[in-house]
Amino acid sequence: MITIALSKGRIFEETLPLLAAAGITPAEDPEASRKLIIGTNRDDVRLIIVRASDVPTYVEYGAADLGVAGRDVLIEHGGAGLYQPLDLEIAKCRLMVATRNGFDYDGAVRQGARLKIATKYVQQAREHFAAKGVHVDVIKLYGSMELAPLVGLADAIVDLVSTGGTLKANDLVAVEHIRDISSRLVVNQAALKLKEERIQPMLDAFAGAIGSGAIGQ
Ligand SMILES: Nc1ncnc2c1ncn2[C@@H]1O[C@H](COP(=O)(O)OP(=O)(O)OP(=O)(O)O)[C@@H](O)[C@H]1O
Ligand SMILES: O=P(O)(O)OC[C@H]1O[C@H](OP(=O)(O)OP(=O)(O)O)[C@H](O)[C@@H]1O
Repeated sequence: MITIALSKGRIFEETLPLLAAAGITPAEDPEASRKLIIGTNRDDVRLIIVRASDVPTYVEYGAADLGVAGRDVLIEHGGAGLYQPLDLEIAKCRLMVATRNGFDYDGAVRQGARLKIATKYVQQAREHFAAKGVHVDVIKLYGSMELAPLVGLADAIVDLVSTGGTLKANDLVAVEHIRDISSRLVVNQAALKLKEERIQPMLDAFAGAIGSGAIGQ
């Protein structure tokens, strides 16, 4: 059995064309089902539905052979034991620093102020501000980061931005770009060795689909 770990929502949706290129069709829609193990048209392939940030853990420990995870998630996880052969060019967005509209971020940085930063991406926030020589207190959140500057929890957030619609709706502005994000295929290294005959053709099919334009944003 080959087990592929995916998260519900955009990763699942945007991985469907890749799976199709490898001849794999899920038997059910995870949005419509409460099942966490989903069969496919292939007896030897199944999908497991996990939180986006848990995908690297399932693959690292070999509970899944393959997975799809955002670069944001992979950097926070550390990527230990994971082979990352393909940038799938899906779920594209940017990791950014954002503040309330009108907050003088550049001034605060110039004056050497100690900034409170709310984020789910603690590791990347620490690295970003350390590299700039800015002192920060990082406050860990699990979602809705955009709220933090509005209620005085933080001076700035580090969060993902795609259309910019969420920032705009909350009167926030992006003030710094940290990195571009897309999702990658992650593979358990031991599984690749043991099941190479079945996994390698999947990697080849996925790789072919990326270049073909079969996969949208
Ligand atoms: N607005 C967006 N546009 C495009 N890609 C995004 C966007 N937001 C997140 N992503 C990417 O998609 C991945 C999955 O996002 P998703 O919203 O499904 O999970 P999550 O809510 O961030 O994770 P978790 O459930 O573990 O808290 C993220 O890790 C990121 O790489
Ligand atoms: O720039 P935009 O196009 O508005 O996208 C940005 C939003 O997308 C992500 O949230 P998501 O939609 O994944 O919600 P979640 O964090 O609650 O899963 C991210 O955390 C931002 O809030």
